[in-house]
Amino acid sequence: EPYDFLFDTAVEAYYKGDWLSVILNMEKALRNKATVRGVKTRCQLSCANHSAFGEPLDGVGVPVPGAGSVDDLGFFQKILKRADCVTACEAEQLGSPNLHKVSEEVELEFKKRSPYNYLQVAYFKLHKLDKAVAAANTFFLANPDHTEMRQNLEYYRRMAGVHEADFKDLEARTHMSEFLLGKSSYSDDAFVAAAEHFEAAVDEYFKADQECRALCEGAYNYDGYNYMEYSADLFQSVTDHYMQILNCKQRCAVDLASTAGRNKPFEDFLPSHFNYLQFSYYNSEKLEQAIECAKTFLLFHPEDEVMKQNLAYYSAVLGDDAARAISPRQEVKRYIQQSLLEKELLYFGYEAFGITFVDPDTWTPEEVMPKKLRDKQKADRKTAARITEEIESLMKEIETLVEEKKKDSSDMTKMIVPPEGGAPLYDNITVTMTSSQLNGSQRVLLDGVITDDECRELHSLSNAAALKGDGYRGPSPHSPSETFQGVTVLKAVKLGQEGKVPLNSARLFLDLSQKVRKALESYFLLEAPLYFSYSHLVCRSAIEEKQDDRKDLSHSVHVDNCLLVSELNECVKEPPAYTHRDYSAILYLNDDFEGGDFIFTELDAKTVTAEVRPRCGRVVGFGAGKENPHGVRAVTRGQRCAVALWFTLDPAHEDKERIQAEDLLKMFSTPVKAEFSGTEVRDAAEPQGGAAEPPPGGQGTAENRPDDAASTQKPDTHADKGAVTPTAKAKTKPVSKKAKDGDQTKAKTGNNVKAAAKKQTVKPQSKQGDKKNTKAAGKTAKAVAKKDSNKAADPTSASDSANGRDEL
Ligand SMILES: O=C(O)CCC(=O)C(=O)O
Ligand SMILES: [Fe+2]
Repeated sequence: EPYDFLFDTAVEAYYKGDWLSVILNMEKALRNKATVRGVKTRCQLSCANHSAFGEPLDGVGVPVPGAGSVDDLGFFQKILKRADCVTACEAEQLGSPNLHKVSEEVELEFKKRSPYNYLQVAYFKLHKLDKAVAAANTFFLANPDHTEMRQNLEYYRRMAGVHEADFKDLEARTHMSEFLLGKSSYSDDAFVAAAEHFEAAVDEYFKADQECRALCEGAYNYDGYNYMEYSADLFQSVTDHYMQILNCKQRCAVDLASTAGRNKPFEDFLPSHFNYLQFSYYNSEKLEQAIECAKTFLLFHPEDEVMKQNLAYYSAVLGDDAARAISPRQEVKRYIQQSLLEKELLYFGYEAFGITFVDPDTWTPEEVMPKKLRDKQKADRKTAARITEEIESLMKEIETLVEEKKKDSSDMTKMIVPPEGGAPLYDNITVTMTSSQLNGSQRVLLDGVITDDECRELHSLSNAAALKGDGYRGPSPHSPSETFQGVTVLKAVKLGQEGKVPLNSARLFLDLSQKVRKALESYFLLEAPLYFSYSHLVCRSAIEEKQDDRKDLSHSVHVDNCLLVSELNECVKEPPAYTHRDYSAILYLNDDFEGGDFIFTELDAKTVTAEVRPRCGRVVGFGAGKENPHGVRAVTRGQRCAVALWFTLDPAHEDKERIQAEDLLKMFSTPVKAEFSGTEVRDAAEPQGGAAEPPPGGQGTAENRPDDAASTQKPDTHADKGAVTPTAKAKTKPVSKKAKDGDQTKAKTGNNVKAAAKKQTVKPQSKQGDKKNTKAAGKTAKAVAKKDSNKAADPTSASDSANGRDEL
């Protein structure tokens, strides 16, 4: 059973309070996801042995396509065989190739460990306390800003029957847990145990690396690919794909060095294992191994002075001849060779085709990067430093100005009312209500913006797109009593090109949203142009059997560019809110449904100040800021469709997807109608197209999860916030304090060492006292926990928290 299906079933069960079913389905979803991954890895790996490419270069198996045509055929014959092998292998074990293909939304849910959020509540309700604690902890590690889960964990911590060992990380990866155990033994000076853990970590690292690299050979992400480049010839497109694979393989080093809850990967991760190992072995009186590991570390950093000194010391103690006979680890040598070859190819791709490559490793010898690139990077760095300086000084100036302005405006008794009332620009458009008629500011209600035919066409576009499976369709992120489907402009155009929806409808979608943009610009008398920041065509449908006793809204009250804290009558303009949004407009397409009225409220999210009944051709336009909290009443029957548009005054935040969609349309069809088409000249879309920003208010399944306060986060912007920032300098050189207090070292390592130590002046050096720091930090953490514990509450569940708070 596909895991996205199981995930949805579990979420549905969650809303019904069927906890057993939540557990059964969510556990199965996690298991099946792991199985799919396992099969894919094994298939790639077994097929690699099945037919190796060409003659290996330098003995590391890098493909060398033949130069002549017969060789080419031989090369491609192997590729075909390999493709056949992988496809057959996966099909045999997983069934049809599309069955386990899941949407990005679901992928993201698993990445954010959301299943454990649901499981936590379900386990708790069924009194499986140890499992609830483990699930809560697993979720929290990946979501350290999640307030409710933090409270839950504090609550669990003080519950009878809960043990420290229950706070597991169910998603922990062995190489990382061994590494962390190693580090903790190491800082406790338990060097024998430390060495064991670090050895296990190295073993597991290479296994995980092999897996990660094998999976890179999976599906190629064509999304966001510029169709212009698509006409590339065979070798160019093979190169593009291959470069993506190599880039992915290089990124495995970052992936493996990352762990939930740390917002930065460990620096110099793999090499550091051998740094820790050499010192642990030295302190366990295992000099051969210490030498082997020091030499292995030096493969990465041949010029590392401290390690060279340590090696000299160990060698003197053991005897130089014996030391010379010890080689560094072959496995690591091979790893470095392979990685360096990959880097060389990637840099070649960078120079020759402009395919960006950012080296994730710190140990790469300088000369691997071509000189031209090196010089360019140096120059770029200088420019960047200068720009940063300029920006900082500008920011300071702005801050001062803002402060002064604040003082001025707080003196004024009345706020300035922004101007409005310009002509909406098109003949058929009428202004039905102004800000004052809508009891607020920066609000307008327009009618006649589009015709009945146009409404019908866009309405069918949404349904056709959703039916074809490419427009997002699924449970509503806002209400369990509705389903939700959406299609963006780019999706619509792509579907148009594939012949799945009429291309004209996709064009209409683009054109009409331009019309709304211009009408708004003109009505609000804006001096600067509005840029699209995000657009989508959205339908909300009532689920007939889920309408009894319904009290929720279809879309709870929120503000489009800040986080509404209705309890405080405040709106916080900070990420994860889409703070760059300046204006919003909803273009309605129909009225044959029940409920679904749009409401404006006060900042308390309760007091309704104006209400709008959707109907074809009607637009509600408003400033996206705190003056305009709004929501949508429950849709209790039928389907409500609208085009939701968000605009920004900042060109830097212009929607890249729309530009791409417009370019595509221009390329693939006859010229676009003149009056309100996007005729502005723009730069061509970038090849990889900056990722589109996710829909506002966390569309997609992202919001379906239980404790929802943080779920509107954009993963990228928010990930860094509030998490414990590891200090960049914390990189511990495992040459140690032990050795610094030389006498202790001698005592520990025995007579042999003592004697030799006399000969050798420089002794292994010292890691800095990171143990002390840890202890101090531990103390503060405990103190805080105690203080907080007075007011901890019951573990929050979906309904508990949803009732108590508004959607942020
Ligand atoms: O559909 C509507 O009427 C409003 C939707 C909305 O406010 C939003 O998606 O942010
Ligand atoms: Fe909104």
